[in-house]
Amino acid sequence: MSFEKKESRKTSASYKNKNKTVAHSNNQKDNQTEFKKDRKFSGRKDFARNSDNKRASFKPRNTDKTRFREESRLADTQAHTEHVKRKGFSEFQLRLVTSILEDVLVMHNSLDRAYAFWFNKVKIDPVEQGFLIKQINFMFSRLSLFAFVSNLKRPSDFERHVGRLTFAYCAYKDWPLPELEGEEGFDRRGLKKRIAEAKDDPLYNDGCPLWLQELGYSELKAKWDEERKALGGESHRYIRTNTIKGTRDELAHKLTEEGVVTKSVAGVPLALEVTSNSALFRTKSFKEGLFEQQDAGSQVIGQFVDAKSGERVIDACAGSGGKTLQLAASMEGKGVIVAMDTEGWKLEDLKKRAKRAGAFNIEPRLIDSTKVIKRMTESADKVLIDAPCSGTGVIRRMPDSKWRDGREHLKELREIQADILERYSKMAKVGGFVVYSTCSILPSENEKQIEKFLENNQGKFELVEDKHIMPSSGFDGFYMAKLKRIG
Ligand SMILES: C[S@@+](CC[C@H](N)C(=O)[O-])C[C@H]1O[C@@H](n2cnc3c(N)ncnc32)[C@H](O)[C@@H]1O
Repeated sequence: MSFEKKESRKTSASYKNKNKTVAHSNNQKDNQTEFKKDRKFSGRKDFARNSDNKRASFKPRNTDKTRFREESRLADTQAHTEHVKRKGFSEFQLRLVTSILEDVLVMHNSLDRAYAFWFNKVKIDPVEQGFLIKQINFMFSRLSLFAFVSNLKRPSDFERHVGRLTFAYCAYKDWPLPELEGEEGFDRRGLKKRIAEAKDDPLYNDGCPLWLQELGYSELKAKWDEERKALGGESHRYIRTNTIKGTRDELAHKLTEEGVVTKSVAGVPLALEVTSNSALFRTKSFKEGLFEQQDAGSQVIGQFVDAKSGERVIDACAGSGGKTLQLAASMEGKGVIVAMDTEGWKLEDLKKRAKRAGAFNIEPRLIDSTKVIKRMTESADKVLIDAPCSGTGVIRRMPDSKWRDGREHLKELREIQADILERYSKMAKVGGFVVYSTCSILPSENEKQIEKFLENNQGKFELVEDKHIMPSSGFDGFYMAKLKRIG
């Protein structure tokens, strides 16, 4: 390992700690050094970091502010997009985009964390924020294409030339090209030719790194091409109506009044697709708990569990409660749902979300030893095991995950899944049901796990039904299997 890499890992670790504070403290305070306002956009030089390799403070200049004010009047997404097409990114936008790219590619933070940090720090118009997120997601979803166009061969090269990636992105979109200083070695003349070549290559065009291509093909064979293409596309935004507080039509109406454009989703009765670039979490409807952001495919899992009033349900890998809240709503507040996880902070998040949603039949329970599970043997009518997985079904929504080799942890993940399924399924009563689900599209984490489990549990469980949702459907990719406990 080169010295350079070691160094960047080291800073990344201390950075992550700082981010944790950012993500979980309401009292954020930026006491870092000032952003050098007179810098030009110039690749590495432009990174919003100070000499200690930490994030610097970042303020729009007066000209940026004027432009924001002008642009924020363009509340209509289409008008805003047209405006940008003519003018390209503003200087402030470029610096912000570059800082976010750097956070992920150089500091190895997740894109979600980078968004949380920067958009909390730089409060901009919701339309503008939505627009920037769209552009950055697209850059990550086709990063290999932009790297090729930028003449960058290895991921370690991305780190030194983030500015080139943004430059290549503007060229790809046919937007005015920004200034690019300190990049004398960069061949700009061949740009158009390289863009055309990359568009012609299916792997570049779908933004698929080699590790993902090898993994996807080895697991899905001929079906992979279509899914690879879908995973390189743009993700849709879905919300779930909180039926504790109202109907889907009432929610759609309230959101329209708040300037959020939605449409209903066939086959998923509580889902609305959000088609405007609105900042959902700033709406009154969100603050009042009328909806939760949840992919439509994930909502199908909630439906599949079919939790009923008065039942005792266990959500064994509840996380921050995406599905728990859906199950609680479908139980209409009657019966109990025990929400379990090994991460206490996720259960704390869940408590806050449950309060906002008005869901009062949830009992959070931390799994801090194997006894917690044993004590609940044969206690539930339904057990949902939403197992930790590779997340290959949700890559489109988390495009930065393509740039970490997901094969490294796959073996360990499969072992955890098999172990969890074996032990946690015993919490179902005889006659009760277990739903095993993942947000993976790999058979080795899905149906193959179920096959092995049934082989080891003959006479105890039988398969009722299983379902795949593939990214080519437009939703995130999921797998779900319903098992009945018979002995
Ligand atoms: C796919 S996520 C769950 C997402 C959640 N159900 C939702 O809908 O938002 C998997 C969860 O399993 C948890 N987990 C990991 N190992 C576990 C274990 N041994 N037992 C229970 N939960 C575990 C993780 O902390 C993570 O929250």
